[in-house]
Amino acid sequence: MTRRLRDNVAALLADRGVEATVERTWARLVVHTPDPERAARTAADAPGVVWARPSTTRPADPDAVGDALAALARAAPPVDTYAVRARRVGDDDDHDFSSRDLEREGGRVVGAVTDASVDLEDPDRTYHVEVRDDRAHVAARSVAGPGGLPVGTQAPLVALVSGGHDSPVAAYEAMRRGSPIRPLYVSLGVYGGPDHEARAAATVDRLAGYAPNFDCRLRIVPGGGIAERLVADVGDTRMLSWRRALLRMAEVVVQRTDAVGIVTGEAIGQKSSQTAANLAVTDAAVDAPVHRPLLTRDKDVIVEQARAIDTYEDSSITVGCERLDPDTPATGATLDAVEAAEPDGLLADAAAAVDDLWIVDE
Ligand SMILES: Nc1ncnc2c1ncn2[C@@H]1O[C@H](COP(=O)(O)OP(=O)(O)OP(=O)(O)O)[C@@H](O)[C@H]1O
Repeated sequence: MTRRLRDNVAALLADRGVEATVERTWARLVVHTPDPERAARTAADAPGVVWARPSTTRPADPDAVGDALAALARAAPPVDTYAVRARRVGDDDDHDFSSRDLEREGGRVVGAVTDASVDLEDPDRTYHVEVRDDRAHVAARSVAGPGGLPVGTQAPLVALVSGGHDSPVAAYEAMRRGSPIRPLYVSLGVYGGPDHEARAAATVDRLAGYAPNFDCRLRIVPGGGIAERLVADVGDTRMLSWRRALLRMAEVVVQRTDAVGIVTGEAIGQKSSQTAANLAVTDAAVDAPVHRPLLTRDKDVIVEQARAIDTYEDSSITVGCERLDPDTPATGATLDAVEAAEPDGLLADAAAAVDDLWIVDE
């Protein structure tokens, strides 16, 4: 896990032009860099990182730690309250001080050079001191990372990405739990158009930026012909058949790659095609597992996360297109009813369309 995380963080730093080398220690990564602030913000974008701290490194000695804390406290904008948290790892023989000693002495030093007072419950600023063997890392702030697991520690998943607000967030969640994603967009012909495809491509670009050392190129399957047939032949169950075609295409990509399942951005009841009953009908089109990380999330929470991972703007591109959905979409369809209304051989045609898949390689 830590080896993988080190490689991912190093790739992310290199991709964003941050000069750095990444050292793997027992339970931490130490990034050596001339720009700790930028390096910390960048590293905190890597799935698997819980926090990153722009730190100064000193010898593991209370006086040296005190000097570093004083320098940080003087340089940082004033706050009313603060706390010093220290952690010491290593043999007791290595250190003749405890973490409590570092906190007490560090607190005194910060108090002496600023007007702030100690608040251990809810401080405006927390100084962190981490002593490992002969080194002490001292920081005045911590940047929260996404947590989760390093990308590449789980098997890949095919992510159906439409480019709307939901599917990029769902794909990101799969990455955040360690799965590289193989993004798949199904073009809709006259029901989509270039803007629709550009929106999907832009959001996938953002996602790729979180794991630049993995293949996250957009795969596109032409689905315009199938969409036209469904509009011509199918009434209120049309969107269910469309979803079934999408899932079947994704399943073929799963079978042809090293992926082990499908991810979608669906949430219970968010759209007529996503009622609990309708999800059962769409799932029946495939044997591959369909993962829905957003299943129980409300839209405002999803949108908030889209902003946090920077896909919101791209997902908001206006896409003028013809309507694919019927006037009165079915909300409680049965599999029998959907199959009866579906054009013969729809799923086989969907599978065959994957032969024309192309990969966007910029
Ligand atoms: N053209 C497409 N290409 C690839 N996947 C798609 C496409 N359209 C829909 N999907 C997948 O099906 C899911 C449901 O699509 P739908 O348009 O009903 O819902 P949505 O909740 O608005 O999703 P999104 O916000 O991602 O567009 C999407 O989250 C996505 O995973």
